[in-house]
Amino acid sequence: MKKYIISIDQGTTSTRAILFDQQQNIVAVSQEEIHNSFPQPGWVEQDANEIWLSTLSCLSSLFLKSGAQPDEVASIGITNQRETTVVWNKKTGMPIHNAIVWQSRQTAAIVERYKKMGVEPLIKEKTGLVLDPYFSATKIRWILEEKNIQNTEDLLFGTIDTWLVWKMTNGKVHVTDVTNASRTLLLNIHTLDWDKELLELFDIPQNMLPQVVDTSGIVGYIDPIHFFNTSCPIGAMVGDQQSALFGQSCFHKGEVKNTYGTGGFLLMNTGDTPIHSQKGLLSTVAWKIQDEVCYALEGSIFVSGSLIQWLRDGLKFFKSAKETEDIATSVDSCNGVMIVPAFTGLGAPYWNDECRGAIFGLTRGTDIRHLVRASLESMAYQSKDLILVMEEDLHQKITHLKVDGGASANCFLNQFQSDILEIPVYKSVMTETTALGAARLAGLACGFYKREDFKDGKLEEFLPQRDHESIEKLYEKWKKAIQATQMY
Ligand SMILES: Nc1ncnc2c1ncn2[C@@H]1O[C@H](COP(=O)(O)OP(=O)(O)O)[C@@H](O)[C@H]1O
Ligand SMILES: O=P(O)(O)OC[C@H](O)CO
Repeated sequence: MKKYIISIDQGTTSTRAILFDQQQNIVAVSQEEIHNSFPQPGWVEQDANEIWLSTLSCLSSLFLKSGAQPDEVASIGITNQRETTVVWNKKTGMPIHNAIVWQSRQTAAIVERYKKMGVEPLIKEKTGLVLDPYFSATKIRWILEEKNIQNTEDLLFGTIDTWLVWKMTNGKVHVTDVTNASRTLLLNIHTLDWDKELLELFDIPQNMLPQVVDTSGIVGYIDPIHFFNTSCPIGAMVGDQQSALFGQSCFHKGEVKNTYGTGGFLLMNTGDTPIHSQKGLLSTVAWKIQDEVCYALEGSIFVSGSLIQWLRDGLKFFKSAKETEDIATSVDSCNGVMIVPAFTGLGAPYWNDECRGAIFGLTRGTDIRHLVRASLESMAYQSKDLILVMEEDLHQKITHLKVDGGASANCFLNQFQSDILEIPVYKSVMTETTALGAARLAGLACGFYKREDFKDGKLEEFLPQRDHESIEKLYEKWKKAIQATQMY
């Protein structure tokens, strides 16, 4: 009898495999951190083979931990860091370069080349995106140019969903879902297919591209060799931010969620039509399930939880991200310190790929506690920047915010977010909402779950506690810091 769904959440910081039962409860979790390399300032790369091996290893330890049997699994859902680009040789199965991570700025010169051609309006109209190194197309171009590739016959491109499914099926299935495809700069979000004009523009041969499929639906079966001699359908592929929107039950137009993972991502469900932002937000596909197509308006922040990781690994301030909550609350304020974590430039709404991070307001009285607190506060200020432009874009007030992602475990952050936005913040008690989204979508594909089963879980509430005047003053300082960072 089928009792479970497995959700694989392949994020920028770690890979997780999570077992969900029929009631959408978590039965077991296994997790492995992923290494990042920084070959040059502003560049971020990962080893695509490490990503695949960590997935296999998380799947194995999930069974060991839970005692579940592979033949009790109804379906596997995959949710993933988006845009990260892998190009591999289909004969050898080996990547021809490291995976270029979404955060990486290494294609800035290529982006400049295209900007000079005046193609930004065309790209925005077709893809809902801005012309920026963030997205996959210029990353593919960079790899082809770097490796001086003349013949692409044996090469395949994929984002992480595609790479994992190709590996899981031993090279039989080369697909991507619409949500991931909508982050490449190559998908026309109106027709939901690869756009010939854009493929020509970026000089990317269609034979390298995966077939675009629905977000929920069986795309193939994991090869029994990777799954204890059992075959199991792969029932969903979905970008992690869209998955969190689904996992947070934002099924209606106007509903919003904010995720604090490696980066920060605010998404609003905009129903069956894409909104063309005037304020630097992105239009993206939220999901496609047969005839149902849903779009989202998105604000993307490049550095959110990864700032905490830098304090941990780069500056060695503490051993575990968890400690930051106690450190931050051990002081009453940041003592005038502001941090703008523009390690790889600034994403929405600024789209500045040249500026780099900055710390303001240092004195002899500054210590680790103030820097930690300022780092957490910067995650909330960046989200406020997005909420304000989203409200302006839509002429609509956002009345509350649902939050998730690794850093939403931090109650100081959630409280400060509520204070600085002056609206309630709701954190789902079940923190794995990204994985839940993919589990739901995979469960739908095989009839394990029904749509009416999907409701909000238990929520923890954070209400604004500070006076309006002090909030205004703090936010003004943040805006000055952002301006100064961009002028440096
Ligand atoms: N308690 C915490 N407080 C602040 N940041 C945290 C906390 N726990 C985890 N993080 C940060 O959250 C990020 C991991 O979140 P996660 O959602 O797993 O990321 P991803 O999906 O990008 O792999 C890391 O960058 C980590 O530094
Ligand atoms: O790894 P995350 O969870 O921060 O998400 C990465 C995003 O998908 C990048 O667009």
